[in-house]
Amino acid sequence: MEVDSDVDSRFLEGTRHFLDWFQLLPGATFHKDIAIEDLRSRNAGRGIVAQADIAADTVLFTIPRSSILCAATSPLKDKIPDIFDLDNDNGDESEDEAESSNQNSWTLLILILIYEHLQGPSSPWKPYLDVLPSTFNTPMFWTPTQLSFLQASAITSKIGQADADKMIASKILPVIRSHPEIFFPSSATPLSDDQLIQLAHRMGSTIMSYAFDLEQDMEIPEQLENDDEWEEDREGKTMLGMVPMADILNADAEFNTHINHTEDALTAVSLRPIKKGDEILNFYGPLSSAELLRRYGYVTEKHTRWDVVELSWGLISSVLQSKLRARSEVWEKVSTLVQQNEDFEEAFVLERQSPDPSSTGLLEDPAEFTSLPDELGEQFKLCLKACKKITESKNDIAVRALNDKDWRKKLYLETTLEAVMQREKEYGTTLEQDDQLLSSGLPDEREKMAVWVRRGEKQILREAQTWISTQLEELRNKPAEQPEDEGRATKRRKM
Ligand SMILES: C[S@@+](CC[C@H](N)C(=O)[O-])C[C@H]1O[C@@H](n2cnc3c(N)ncnc32)[C@H](O)[C@@H]1O
Repeated sequence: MEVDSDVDSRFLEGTRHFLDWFQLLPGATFHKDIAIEDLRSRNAGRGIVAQADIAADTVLFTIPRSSILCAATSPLKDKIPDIFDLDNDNGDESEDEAESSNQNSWTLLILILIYEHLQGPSSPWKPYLDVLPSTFNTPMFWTPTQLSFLQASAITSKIGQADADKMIASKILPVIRSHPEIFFPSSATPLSDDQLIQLAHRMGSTIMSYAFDLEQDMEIPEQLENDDEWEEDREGKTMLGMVPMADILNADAEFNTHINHTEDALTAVSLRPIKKGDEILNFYGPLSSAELLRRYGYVTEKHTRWDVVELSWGLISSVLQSKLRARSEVWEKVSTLVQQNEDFEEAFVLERQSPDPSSTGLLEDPAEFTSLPDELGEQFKLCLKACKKITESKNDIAVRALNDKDWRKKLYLETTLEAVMQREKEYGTTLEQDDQLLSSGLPDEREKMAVWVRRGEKQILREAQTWISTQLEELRNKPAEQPEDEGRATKRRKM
């Protein structure tokens, strides 16, 4: 069995080799007042920490573009040029694209990473590859029990294991199997399909949590300079790349550093003064806890401001049906009409209004729940119109609601309030129980993150309930609208 001190010394050695390698790259810089530190005690792997006070606008490190591992620098471009003919510009693919053999920027980078990995010590990126992770905390790698801790969170339907398997089978394995002499150096033992599939998952997850979108002013390296087609092909397309050192930075919703993209290099620049001992932090974007977990395998308190919860139309529709006491035959017709609308939405996202961080990376304004989604209101209106069309009786509750603005609003608020309350019940525990679990100090990190995610979603549901109830209260207290003539008379009296 491996003793902890062996693991620690390999971890430290990996960091040292990587830093030595990085500092020798032509054009690379690394500020004397920063250091790569071991942050595993707080489940944050490696990170960069200030060793002295640092002024704002300081260049912390520089990564020459030639050291970025991407389509422009990979030797695979000369060995298998065909695969560089990209299908689309991102990893969100349709069913057909997942099965087509053409590459996209995502699958191409998986192939590039697998190729470099299989080259072993002869890869120029070896010291960098050695500090990339081989295990992940993203839900893609969780057991069914761990996944069950996420309860009714919509994240469970977005993990994408099956799509990833399909993509690997159609785009990764065939390329490697058709070019064994390129992927497997003579000294290496070829891998089985299962081993390759595992490796492809590992690289895909690495890209998800480490790769950068490279802006299109990327300088074309010398060997590709005369290749006109290359430049045309790349126009307007995202190029994903692995950026050594920039990806050692951890991140949070409040951060102190930005990665600038210039023609020859990427630079990490401090956005404000950084104190000695502070971690140098990047920003991965305004992501909810669930999305942060799905892509990066961690959660932070500050990201909860962007938490979201999904409310399905099915739930709203069934609450409305029972409020209107509509028979199922009638409701089926109403639902069919609603679904025929070209803007029909299956689910709506409830979220707070949450201002972005300031230009210095600080969160200055609070996040607040201030409205239901406009599209939900539109679809609700459309549903009432469908009711009117289908029901004959003029005394029907829906017809009445449609003709009276306040009635309509009241019905909308009461329906969404009930739907939000029912949505909360879809989770197996209450917000208060989750709070208790979190304060009891759950030993399993994955369970703790899952509880954090589902608790955040319940919190939004509670805020939505409060907001809707306030709106209903205001509506109830609103003075009844005066008839037209009376209004005019009042005005005249004031004159
Ligand atoms: C781009 S890497 C950052 C470097 C990484 N810590 C390492 O050791 O290689 C992104 C990964 O770092 C971790 N990470 C980033 N920010 C974090 C934070 N604020 N707290 C905990 N882990 C974090 C997550 O595992 C994430 O998937």
